[in-house]
Amino acid sequence: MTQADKPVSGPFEKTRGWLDWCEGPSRPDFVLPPGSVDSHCHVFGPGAEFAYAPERKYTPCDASKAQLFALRDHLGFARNVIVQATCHGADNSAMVDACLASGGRARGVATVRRSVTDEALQRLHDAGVRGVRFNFVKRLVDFTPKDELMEIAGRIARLGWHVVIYFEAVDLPELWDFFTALPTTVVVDHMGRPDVTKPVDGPDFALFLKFMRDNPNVWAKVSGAERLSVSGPPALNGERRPYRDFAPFARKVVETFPERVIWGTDWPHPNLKDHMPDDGLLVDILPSIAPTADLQRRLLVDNPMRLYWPEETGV
Ligand SMILES: O=C(O)c1cc(C(=O)O)oc(=O)c1
Repeated sequence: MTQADKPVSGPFEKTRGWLDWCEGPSRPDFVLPPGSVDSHCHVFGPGAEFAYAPERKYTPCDASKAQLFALRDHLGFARNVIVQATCHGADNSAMVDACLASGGRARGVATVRRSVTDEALQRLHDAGVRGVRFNFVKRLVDFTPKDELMEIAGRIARLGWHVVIYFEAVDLPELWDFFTALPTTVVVDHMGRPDVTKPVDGPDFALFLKFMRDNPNVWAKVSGAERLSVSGPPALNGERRPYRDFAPFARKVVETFPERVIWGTDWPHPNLKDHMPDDGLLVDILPSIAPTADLQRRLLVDNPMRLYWPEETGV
């Protein structure tokens, strides 16, 4: 990457201490199964073209569609699922622009308000959007009333979309009744953010496993190692077994619910505080969370294809 390509925020001033995504990631040792999907990633701006939302809680460095697609090719992924980042609020233009430019190799997950029209939903669908994201992480978004979210869920269900939820593990009991009333497939971002310093077979994680066991419409993204890991070691400096504290949690979910798990890089990794992973090394954690070729294929190919490109799988 040349100096001219370095991540900036265009007309926007980045949040103090912002960590930019890793330039020149290594090539993974782990060879992804053919047709693998990076099922959780974002685009940021570029801010000069797609302004960041006035209500945003952070201002990132730019991370364009071209940079995302270059990473996809470098790591060996075939496709992306681009999740609307909170710094763009409910203006889905940057994500939609990336989906449209992908030649059918990206699907999207949008953020919409109650005021969204049926025509706007249809345009999102035509661009490749297949889900909406409901965010309950207080540092990222302002509160949206649950009746508004339930109304949106009812409308998008008719399009065959699903709901992606992002929340902190401690909030699961309070949100349980709302989540279990959702009328669609429900996909949990970053495994519901478990505290990985606690035992994997302890009561906290047991609640998340029960949530999945009792509700067969609930899927999990076993992603977020770089943000949930406490003791690391981080995916830096050639480390081939990073985030060893996170791996048992993800592996437990993958082995227990192999037909309802997906994974993504989370590039460009918003809001990391202490390090920015080398995405090539991050991919190398996959065999520790999905130890067999069969589990790897389900996690990276079969499951995301069923959710995002069902027309290609005959489902
Ligand atoms: O934990 C986070 O800070 C975070 C933020 C966002 C976003 O701002 O959309 O997305 C994620 O997947 C994770």
